[in-house]
Amino acid sequence: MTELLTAAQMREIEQAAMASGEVTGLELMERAGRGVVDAIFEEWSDLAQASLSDRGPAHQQEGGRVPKAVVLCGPGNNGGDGFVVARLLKERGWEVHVLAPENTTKMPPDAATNRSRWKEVGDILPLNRDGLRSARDADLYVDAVFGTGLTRPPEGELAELLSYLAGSGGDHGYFQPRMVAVDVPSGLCSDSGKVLGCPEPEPFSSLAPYARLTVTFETPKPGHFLAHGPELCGQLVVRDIGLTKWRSVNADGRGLRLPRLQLVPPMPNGPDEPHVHSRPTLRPKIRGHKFDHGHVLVLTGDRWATGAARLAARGALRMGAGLVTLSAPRDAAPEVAAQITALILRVEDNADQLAETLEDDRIGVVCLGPGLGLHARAQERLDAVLAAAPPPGKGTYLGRGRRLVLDADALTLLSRRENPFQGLGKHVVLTPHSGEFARLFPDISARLAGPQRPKLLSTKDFTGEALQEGLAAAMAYREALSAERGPAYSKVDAVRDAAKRSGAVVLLKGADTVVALPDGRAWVHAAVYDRSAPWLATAGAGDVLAGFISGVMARGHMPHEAAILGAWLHVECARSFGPGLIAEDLPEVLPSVLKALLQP
Ligand SMILES: NC(=O)C1=CN([C@@H]2O[C@H](COP(=O)(O)OP(=O)(O)OC[C@H]3O[C@@H](n4cnc5c(N)ncnc54)[C@H](OP(=O)(O)O)[C@@H]3O)[C@@H](O)[C@H]2O)[C@@H](O)CC1
Ligand SMILES: Nc1ncnc2c1ncn2[C@@H]1O[C@H](COP(=O)(O)OP(=O)(O)O)[C@@H](O)[C@H]1O
Ligand SMILES: [K+]
Repeated sequence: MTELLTAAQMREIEQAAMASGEVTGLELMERAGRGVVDAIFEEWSDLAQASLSDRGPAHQQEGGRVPKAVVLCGPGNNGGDGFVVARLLKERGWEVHVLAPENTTKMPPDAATNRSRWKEVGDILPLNRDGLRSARDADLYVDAVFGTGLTRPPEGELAELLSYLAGSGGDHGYFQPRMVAVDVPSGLCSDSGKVLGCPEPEPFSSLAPYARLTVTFETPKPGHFLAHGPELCGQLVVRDIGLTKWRSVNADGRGLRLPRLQLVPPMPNGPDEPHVHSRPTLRPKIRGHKFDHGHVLVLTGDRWATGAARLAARGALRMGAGLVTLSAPRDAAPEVAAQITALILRVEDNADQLAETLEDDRIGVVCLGPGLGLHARAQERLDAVLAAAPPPGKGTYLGRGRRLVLDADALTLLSRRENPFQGLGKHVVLTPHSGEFARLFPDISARLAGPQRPKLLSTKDFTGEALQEGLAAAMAYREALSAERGPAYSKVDAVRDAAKRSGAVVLLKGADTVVALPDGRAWVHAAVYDRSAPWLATAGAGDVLAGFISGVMARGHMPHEAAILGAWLHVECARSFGPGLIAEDLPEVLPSVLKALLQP
């Protein structure tokens, strides 16, 4: 399991560790700085070779080049880590230039101690563009300006320096220096992956990645996987700083910290663990007849609009559901029949007939939404399904209750109901993309999106009232951006709020997919770094995901487990197929992905 810790949780754990008397803040800072240096040398063996401490002066006498580092230290403990890195590199014979703020009155004590230690061996340049100009052409740049303590958008000289480093200043973006971010690239909110004060959808600069390597401590943070985080972090490395013992307790040293946020699939923490992802597990299909492996009913749309539901149905069948039936309006039935073989077709004349079909309590999972349509008949079908899905314990389907996956048009239909969430519960998985999410949860979506860029004025607006209004909107937008405060409202916060409000399991799609339960438990499934799968951005991929989740539920997994496993297998399939992927390929490649999972 890999837990993702917010800045507040990290501080709480650090406090608990220090309060125990077993470790000091200074020791933690030393471990953090050492972790960064070790990670740098593991990433770039040429730098390790060039810097062997015993080769320092002798190496120079032989005419060898001494490697050069520029370390940017901010006003807090992130800067403190930077001073440790600077000292350790200097000890290894490097030429080190440190840039740091001149005013240290508010500097936390451990950072101040490390600043003083550095001052015994080196100078400090101002933390601005002038300071950087006097320390050019380094082999390595270390960004220790802000870490988890970012509270507001950087301004003035610091903003200028950071945006220069991020590439918008010119040459950096092209020659891509070896830039190492300590904990997070400065300016990135570690809870949300947002860049504070930066207009969406642009990250800090359009020239990503900002860092080539990001070294974080103890566990990764949500912001490394959400929103712009993966674009800016480069390669992500997690270094153990010995806080495990305090990770699972509250600040008072007792009990489990809840609710938890986990990364799927987990990633290794320590440098000694093999760099493989341990895998979530799908229940094996051992014995029993087809009904023991679950019966999924997928509702198709009307004539000419059945493809999406067929994709979902095939996904569910390939996932190992014992039986998958497509329920089609009569006019759509010939089209469906012409396309399917192993799938079963049931013809419906109206919603009452669908209700009759749903009396069969062997139908454990119903999936609807892909291609369903937004007309009154579609609404009646949705109502029939919701009415025939009593919550667990009310009798149907082996006492588990019938489970539902509501996707695509079913979500838009929900949003049009007077009470959108009536009849939902933990037996329902909602799988919106961001547009559907905004329809269902407009206020939550607006909060997640942050200040909205006003529309551009056209030349006809360049007079009188329209111009005044346009300028006022632009000013208000600038002010709203600069008023942003960290930690920012994240996709995890948004999905948790949506799950709580709807009472259902919510999966919000994207390269950073988030799943949350109404009780606050949440998971981030991120197709980023070495698990990126950009080929999934193809029409119909979401329909297959709805089918995958239905198939996993049919195999007896809880709805939230099915959402997580479905999202994970979806990405595994895309990665296994690679470029050229179309939605139809996803169910077809699933058997080989599942087979590989069975191998030890
Ligand atoms: N927790 C742990 O277990 C461990 C943590 N460790 C390290 O500590 C880091 C967290 O340190 P931190 O809390 O001191 O915060 P940090 O990121 O240095 O920034 C705070 C300073 O920046 C300032 N500031 C903020 N925004 C600003 C802005 N826009 N413009 C200007 N100033 C701004 C803010 O000022 P203030 O808001 O108080 O006015 C304050 O002075 C963490 O990332 C990791 O590297 C490790 O040593 C090992 C163990
Ligand atoms: N860049 C990406 N990386 C990983 N997954 C992605 C990416 N873009 C889209 N996806 C995934 O592809 C699917 C697209 O679903 P959706 O937006 O509903 O499309 P459609 O309605 O065309 O099927 C979602 O599961 C989403 O998480
Ligand atoms: K940093």
